[in-house]
Amino acid sequence: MGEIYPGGGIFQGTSITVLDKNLLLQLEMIAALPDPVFVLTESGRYAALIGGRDRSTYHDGSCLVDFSLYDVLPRAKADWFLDEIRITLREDCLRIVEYVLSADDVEGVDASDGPDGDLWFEGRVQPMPSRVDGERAVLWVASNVSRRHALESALQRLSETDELTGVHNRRKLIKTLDDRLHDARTGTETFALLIVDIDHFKKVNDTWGHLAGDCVLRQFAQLCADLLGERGFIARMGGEEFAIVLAPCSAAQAMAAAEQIRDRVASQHFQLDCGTRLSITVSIGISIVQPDYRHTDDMIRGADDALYAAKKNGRNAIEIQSPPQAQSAGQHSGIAG
Ligand SMILES: Nc1nc2c(ncn2[C@@H]2O[C@H](COP(=O)(O)OP(=O)(O)OP(=O)(O)O)[C@@H](O)[C@H]2O)c(=O)[nH]1
Repeated sequence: MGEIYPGGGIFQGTSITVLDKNLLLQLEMIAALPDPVFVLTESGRYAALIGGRDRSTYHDGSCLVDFSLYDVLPRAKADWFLDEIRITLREDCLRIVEYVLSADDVEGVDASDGPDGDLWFEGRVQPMPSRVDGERAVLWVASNVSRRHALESALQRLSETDELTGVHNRRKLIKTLDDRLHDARTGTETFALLIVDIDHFKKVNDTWGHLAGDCVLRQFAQLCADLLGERGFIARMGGEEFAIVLAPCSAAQAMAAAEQIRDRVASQHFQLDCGTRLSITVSIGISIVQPDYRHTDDMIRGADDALYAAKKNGRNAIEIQSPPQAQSAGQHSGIAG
């Protein structure tokens, strides 16, 4: 003889046996799952969906069931999902993947009923123990990790940004040089490192104070960033020393860019908070990647040596480390030995 189920859920008031009770509890748990869980087959068909009830984090994906990935997603995204399904089935183990999707990417989903914009998901993808409608399949648990992703991106940006000037910091510079050096060694692309150092900066601090010095550093960084635009990467190495990476870049192009910066800085008036306008000059050392360079330090050492020569030559100057064919340019420039 059954009893009346007194629970508060969707089966309240139903007559059930004890065995049914456990089953119903499990069904209620499934119905209450906040994250959506898909069954996706090897051919890319949405075979089933449970959960995904939380409308603040997910859209209703129930309309996808029985459709193919290729019916509802842009082709490149559908290809990606299908690859992941097949890799998981081949490796026969749980895999964790991360991807971005917006409701607008998914045909049939009501974009207005759920969160806006690009959403980052963590997918936990697990092979199903048995076939589904004759096909191998995976269980795909999708968790919306957009908040965590935004936080990670913000932390990453912070860890790679110079606090005073807002340009990249030394950590990001080293990573960028490592990447460029790797590209140069595996391809044919040449690149240049310019170390740009403000001349007699101590005098600015001593005369106008440290805060005025900070103000000049900020304006200087902005000036370089504006001049370079998409062409170059700029980082503050420390103090009044900045690095610029140009890629791809020949020696002649590096000299031309350095000359543009040297010239523009010399003619610029830097405005202090007290109303004073002051002028500064810079010295620039350039290194061009060489076939025997194995490490980022080789690149930095080359530009440093060239910078030292530029300072020695009277400042407001540019020097380039060998290659021998490179010509120096600018008012006081020459070849660093
Ligand atoms: N305002 C300010 N000054 C800094 C900062 N970091 C380093 N400095 C100053 O930068 C100055 C660098 O001085 P030096 O290394 O002697 O070089 P310089 O006076 O520019 O002379 P040369 O490089 O030889 O032309 C020092 O006075 C440092 O205190 C900073 O974040 N803000």
